[in-house]
Amino acid sequence: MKKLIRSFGYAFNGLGYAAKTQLNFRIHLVASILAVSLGFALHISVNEWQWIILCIAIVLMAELFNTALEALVDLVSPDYNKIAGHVKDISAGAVVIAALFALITGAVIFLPKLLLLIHAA
Ligand SMILES: Nc1ncnc2c1ncn2[C@@H]1O[C@H](COP(=O)(O)OP(=O)(O)OP(=O)(O)O)[C@@H](O)[C@H]1O
Repeated sequence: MKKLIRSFGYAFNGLGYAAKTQLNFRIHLVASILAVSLGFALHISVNEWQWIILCIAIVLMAELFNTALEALVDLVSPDYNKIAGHVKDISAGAVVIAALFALITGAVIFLPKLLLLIHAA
């Protein structure tokens, strides 16, 4: 049990490190809070909540893996190296894919409801 609690502690250290050092991770956290607030405000369905939560999880996980890879690359290749650059670029590409997926999903869920509200006003 103690070991399990310690493992959670390490995981939260990792989350704290990403939040402290990565502006993009903080931006994604703010976007997640906005999406959840909008979800409550617009009374989205259970199915829509599942999509929103999936998007938040995918984006934050992609950002965390990207942060971990960047740190690893800096550790093993502090000097310029073409392959090190590719690793960072590919990892950043994964974050872009996740963010685009979240953006499109958010637009599909929220835009029609927001437009209805605007038309009704
Ligand atoms: N060791 C390296 N060798 C070659 N190219 C690198 C190296 N480190 C970084 N680069 C190139 O510079 C880009 C930016 O790297 P950097 O480490 O600043 O990433 P970042 O996403 O801006 O990180 P952070 O979010 O921590 O500022 C990489 O995507 C890569 O193209």
